[in-house]
Amino acid sequence: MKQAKIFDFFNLSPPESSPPVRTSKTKQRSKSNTAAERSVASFDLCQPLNGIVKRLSLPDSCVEKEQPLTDDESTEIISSANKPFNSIVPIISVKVERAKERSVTPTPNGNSSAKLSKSKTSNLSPVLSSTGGCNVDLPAEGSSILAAKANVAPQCSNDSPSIDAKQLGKNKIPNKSSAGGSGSKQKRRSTTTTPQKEYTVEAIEDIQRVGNSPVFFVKWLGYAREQNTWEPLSNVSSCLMLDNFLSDQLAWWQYWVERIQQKVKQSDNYLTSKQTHENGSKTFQEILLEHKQYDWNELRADLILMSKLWMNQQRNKSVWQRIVLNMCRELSFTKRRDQLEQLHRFENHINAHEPTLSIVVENEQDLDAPPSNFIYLRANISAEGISIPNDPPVGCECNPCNGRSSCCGKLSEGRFAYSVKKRLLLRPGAPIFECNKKCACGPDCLNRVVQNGGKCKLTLFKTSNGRGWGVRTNAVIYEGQYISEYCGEVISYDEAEKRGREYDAVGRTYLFDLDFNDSDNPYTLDAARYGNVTRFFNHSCDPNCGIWSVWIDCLDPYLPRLAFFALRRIEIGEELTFNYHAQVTTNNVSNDEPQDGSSGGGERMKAMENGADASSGNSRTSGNASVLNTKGVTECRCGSANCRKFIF
Ligand SMILES: C[S@@+](CC[C@H](N)C(=O)[O-])C[C@H]1O[C@@H](n2cnc3c(N)ncnc32)[C@H](O)[C@@H]1O
Repeated sequence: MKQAKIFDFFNLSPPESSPPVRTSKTKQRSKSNTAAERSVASFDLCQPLNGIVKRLSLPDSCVEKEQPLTDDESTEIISSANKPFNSIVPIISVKVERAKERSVTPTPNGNSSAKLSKSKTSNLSPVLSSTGGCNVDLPAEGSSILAAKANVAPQCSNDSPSIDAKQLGKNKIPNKSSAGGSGSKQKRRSTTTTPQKEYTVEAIEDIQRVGNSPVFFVKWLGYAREQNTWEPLSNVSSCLMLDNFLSDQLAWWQYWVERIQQKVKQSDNYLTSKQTHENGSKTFQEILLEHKQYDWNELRADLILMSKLWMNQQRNKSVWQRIVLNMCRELSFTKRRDQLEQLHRFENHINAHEPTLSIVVENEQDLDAPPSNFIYLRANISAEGISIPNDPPVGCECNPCNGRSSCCGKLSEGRFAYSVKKRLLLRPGAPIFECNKKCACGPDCLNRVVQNGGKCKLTLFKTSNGRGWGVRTNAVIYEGQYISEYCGEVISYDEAEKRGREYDAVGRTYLFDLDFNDSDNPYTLDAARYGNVTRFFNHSCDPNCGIWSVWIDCLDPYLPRLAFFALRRIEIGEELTFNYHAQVTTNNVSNDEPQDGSSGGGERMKAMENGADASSGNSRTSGNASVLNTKGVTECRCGSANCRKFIF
C-alpha cells in the first residue's frame, strides 16, 4: 500500500460540514466502520467525554436477564459482576463532536433521520445517503434481515437477552398489514418484491445478540416501533448513527468494558501477539493484513455484548475470542496509525524547512518511526569555537557571467562550471567557485546554482534490505543537474574522532571529511544531529550521484560546501546514491579500498578529492543496517553488479 493511500485510509471519517454524497444506488462504502474508516481523532474507545451530559434511564419492564449459555464456556470469572447496575454506571456523557458528526435530516416530527436504501442486491452493503445518514441495501425476502416481534424488542435494554432463533428470517421487512397507513407504506411494501427502494433509519435503539453475533434494533422512519427490525452488523456498519450508538453504549458500559479490556490484556494470546510486534517477528505484510481484518465496530459491539454478559455473570467463548483477536489487531493498527502520524509530521517538518526541494516521507517496510532528534538545516552550522567566514574578499564585475566572461566561474579549473541549462560541466573532483555576494551579477546569474537550491522531487523511504532510510527521486534528474547540498555541523577533527567512535557503535555514520585540499583538513561535517535530506543518501559502488566541493561566500579553502550532482540521467523511482569513498586523483576518480589498519576515528565519507589519498577506515560497527563481515568491515548492500561487498 502506498503511504498516500494510507493517509486517506486513516482519514475516512465523515466530514462534519459536508455530508457524504450518495450518487446512486451503487455501493459507495463497501463495508463497515473497520479500521480503514476510523479517523485518528476518534480512535479511543473510552476517551474522556465532554459536552452534553445525559442520563439514560431504563424502565424495569425492559430488562430481561440473559440466560446462562450451555454451549460456550468463557475463561473468565467475574468477581464484581453482581454490583447493582445503577451504582456502576451512573452518568453517560455524550461528546459534542460526536453529536455534530451525525448529519441529520429534520423530520416533521422533529426527529433526525438517516436514510437506508434497499437495493436489489442481497449482499447487505450499506452506502451513505446525501442526507448524511446511511443507506442500506436491504435484501429480498428470505435473506438474513431479522425482524423482531413487536412486543419482544426492548428499547435500550441493558441486559443481554439473545434473540430467539425462531425470530430469525421471519417478517423481514414490515409488510403492508404491519406497516400501517403511512405514505411510505406502498414504497416499503413494494420493496419486498422489488427490493430497490430506500428506507430511512430513524434510530438504532438497541444491541443484542443472536447466538454469538451482535444485532441492532432499527427504528424505521415512518413506521411504528412495533415494526422495528433486528439487523446484523453488516447491514448497519456504515450508518453514521451506528458510531454514535456504539459510542454512547460504550460510555454506558464503561465500567465493564474497562474490566474486559484489562482482562484481555492479561491473556496469553494478547501478550504473545504484543511480543511478536515488539520483537518484529511479524512480517510487514502480516501486519498490514491484520489492519485489514480489524473491525472496530465489531470490537465495540462485542465489548458491549460482553459487558452485558459479565454483568449477568455469564460467559461466551466466541465473543471473548473475537474481542481478544480484535484487540490484538487494534494493537498493531494503533502502532501503524501512530507511525503514519509521525511520518506525516516529519514530512511536514522537513518541507517547512527545506527551501527548494519537495520531499515525501514513507515507510512501507516496517513500523519504524522516522528518525527523532534530527534537526533539519538549510545551511551548515558550526560547532562551538569554529566560525564559517561569510564575507568574501572579492567578487566579479561582469554581468552577465557566462563562459566568455572572466569571472568567478573561470576559477573552476579555468572553465565555466555550468551549461546554459545550469548542468555541471566539470569533471568529478574539480572545485566549483560560484559568484558570491560581492559579485555584480544578480540571483539569476548562470554561475549561481548551488546557492539557489536544488529543485528535485524526492521520497525519503525505508530501504528493504537493512540499509536504513534512503532517498529516491520522483522525477527524472538529468546528468549534471544539481540535487542538493550535504549540510551538517562543522566540527573539529578531534571532535569527529570522538563522535566517530559513538556512531560506529550503532552502525551509522554521518561524518563527512572536508579534505578536498589535503588529508590533514581540520574540519569534518557531521549530519547526525543537524542535517538535511542528503544525510540519508546511501552508499553505492555504482553511484548515480557525485559530490563536488563548492566555494561561494566562504572562500576558506578548508571550508568548502559539498554539493551533489547527478553523474548520469536518473530515472523516476531510482535511489540516489554516492560512493562514500570516492577519491580523485588529478585526472581520475577511483575507489578507495579499505586496508587492514584502523582509522581510529571511525567510518568517514569522502568527497571527491583533489589528488589526496582518502584514509581508509575499517569498520568496527554492528547494528541492524551495517553488518560486520568476517574481515571486520561493514558489509555493503548496494546490490550493484560491481559491489565491493563492504563500505568501510
Ligand atoms: C549517511 S548514512 C545514510 C542514511 C542511513 N541509511 C540512515 O538510515 O540514516 C550512512 C549509513 O547508512 C548505512 N548504509 C549506507 N549505504 C549502505 C550500503 N550500501 N550498505 C549497507 N549499509 C549502508 C550505513 O549504516 C551507514 O553508516
